[in-house]
Formats: sequence, C-alpha cells, structure tokens
Amino acid sequence: MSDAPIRLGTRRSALATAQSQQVADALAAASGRPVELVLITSEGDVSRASLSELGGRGVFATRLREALLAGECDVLVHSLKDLPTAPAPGLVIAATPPREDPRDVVVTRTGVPLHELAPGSVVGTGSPRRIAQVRRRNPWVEVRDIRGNIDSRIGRVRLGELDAVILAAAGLARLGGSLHDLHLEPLGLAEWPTAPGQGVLAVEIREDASADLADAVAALDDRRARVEITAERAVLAGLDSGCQAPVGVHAEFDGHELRVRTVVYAPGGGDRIGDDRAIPLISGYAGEKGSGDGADAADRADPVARAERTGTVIARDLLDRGAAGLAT
Ligand SMILES: NCc1[nH]cc(CCC(=O)O)c1CC(=O)O
Repeated sequence: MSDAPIRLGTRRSALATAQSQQVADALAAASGRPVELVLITSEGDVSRASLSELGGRGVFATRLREALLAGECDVLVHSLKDLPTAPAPGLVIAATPPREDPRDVVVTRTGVPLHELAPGSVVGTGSPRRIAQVRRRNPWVEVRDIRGNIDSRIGRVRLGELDAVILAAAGLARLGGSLHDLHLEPLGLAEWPTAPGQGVLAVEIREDASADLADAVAALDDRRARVEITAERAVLAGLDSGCQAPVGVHAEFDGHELRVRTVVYAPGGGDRIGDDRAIPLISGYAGEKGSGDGADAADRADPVARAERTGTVIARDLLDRGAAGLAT
C-alpha cells in the first residue's frame, strides 16, 4: 500500500478550501496517508459573467473534473447542490459524508424576520428558488440579484447596502467566521425546502482508483445522507426533463421512514405545486428477512434504490399536475 500523499483537488474559495480541509482530515485518518490540497481555478471563479452565461449549473465542477480525469489530483470535494444530476463518465461519487444543517438562513443587522421586513427593503439572493420563496413570504421587499462569495454577501448587509441576504446555514457553519453583530433567522424546511443536496458534500474519485483509495473514501460515506440526497436528486432529475421552474426539495431519512417534501415554484413566486409524502424504508442489509414480495425484499436490501424510485415518482406526479406550466 502506497504512503504517497493523496492529492485533493479543490476550488480556491474560502468555503471550498474549508470544506475540502475537513474532508482531507477525515480522509487522512481513514487512509493513514497524508492528504494535500491542490488548488484549481475554474472560469466561474475568475469571470464576472453570470452563471447562466458561463453554462449554468456545473460550471465549477467541470474544470475540477477535468483535473481529476487528467490525474492532476486523486480526489475532489464538491458541494453536492452545485453538481448536475447527470453522472460524469469515468468518475464516481464514492462518499457523501454526514449532512450539515440543510436550511437556508436570513442574515440581517436588525433581527426583523423576513415576513416583517418593511416594504422596499432590499433582500439579496441570486438563486431563482430563493427569489420565488422570498416573494411568497414577503411580496413587498425588493429582491436584488447578487453574486460573489459568502463573506462579500454578508459584508453588504454589514455595510447597509442590503437589508438581508439568504444563505445556506451549512456554508456559514463551514466558514466559521464571527457573526455576533448580525441576526440569523433559520427558515423551516417544511415551509422553505432548500436545494437538492444542500448541506451535503460529495467526494469524487476516478472509477479506476486504487482499491486502497476507494476503501478509504467509502469509509467517509454516511448512509442517511446518501439515501436523502438520492431521493432529492431523483426529483430534480425527473423534473429537469420537462420543467425549468425553481424547485425546493428536502428528504429526511431516520432509518425507518423516508419523508420527502417538494415544492415547484413559478419563477416569480406567484404559484406553486407541492408534494409531501412519507414511505417506510428500512435501512436493511442483504441478509435481512423480507416480509413481503420480491420487490419489497429488494427494497429492504437497498434503500438507496428505493429512494431513487420514490424521487422519480414524485417528479412524474408533479409534472402530471402541471409543474412545467406554472404561471409567474
Ligand atoms: N451556490 C453556492 C453554494 N454551494 C454550496 C453552498 C453552501 C453549502 C452547502 O449547501 O453544502 C453555497 C452557498 C449558499 O448557497 O449560500
């Protein structure tokens, strides 16, 4: 077994390097090998163009994946919610570590909750999902499209340029800066489902990685996170085919039951279609005694496959109910 350093490729942003270092430490413990960060610059990091001009979702991941395929590094860490649902040829997401807080939070100087912000208050977010959700919660505020890293977004609230920004709790937690001068309003997932995979990291390796590396990365995988993100991403993938509308989806798996809440929003937040369901799902193992028919026994052996089918069915039901044609 090699004891050469494992090279972990990451974007340069403070959030990316913070979460990559967290995985690097866990991987060093699991493998017994040193892990070093390799900083990789993508077009999305240097360009001022909007994400949709650069090619939308996945613009950050593409350059990282080229580097992994070219052997410039051995492992990648992504924010799962920034990864397109299509699999990357030659690569595999070998671990999804335990999930951080999947909620969005409103950051303000005053502590006034989002629904009570005065008419004309300026709320910063560039995400179509968050824009629709803000409009529904408080139709009187102005939503301003902003880009930039988490620190600069928070800085604009501190400076008074913005009255509020909406951010992922997980990003704030991983950055770990002091927020004592600001107020945080966490948004409940039942009313405010977030992006598929929010709060979860994806650890990616080449399909032909050594067994040693694959085993060490697999040791970081969290079953619960894997089941949840599989359902969430199956909903997104199923909707993507027929629907460009923003979607919030949050799945929760407690080892017995999988609960999935989905809302598809009209782009301006005017209308919405929701789905909320819970299915029994035993986190079983191959040898577990099945009580039902063949399909049931297979599901018991593989909750991840069942989560995937559940997500696909939810997307189909939402499309049947008109998710693709929601009016602004
Ligand atoms: N779109 C950028 C992005 N990608 C992942 C996170 C937060 C961390 C996570 O969800 O894992 C953020 C920041 C945000 O949305 O506020």
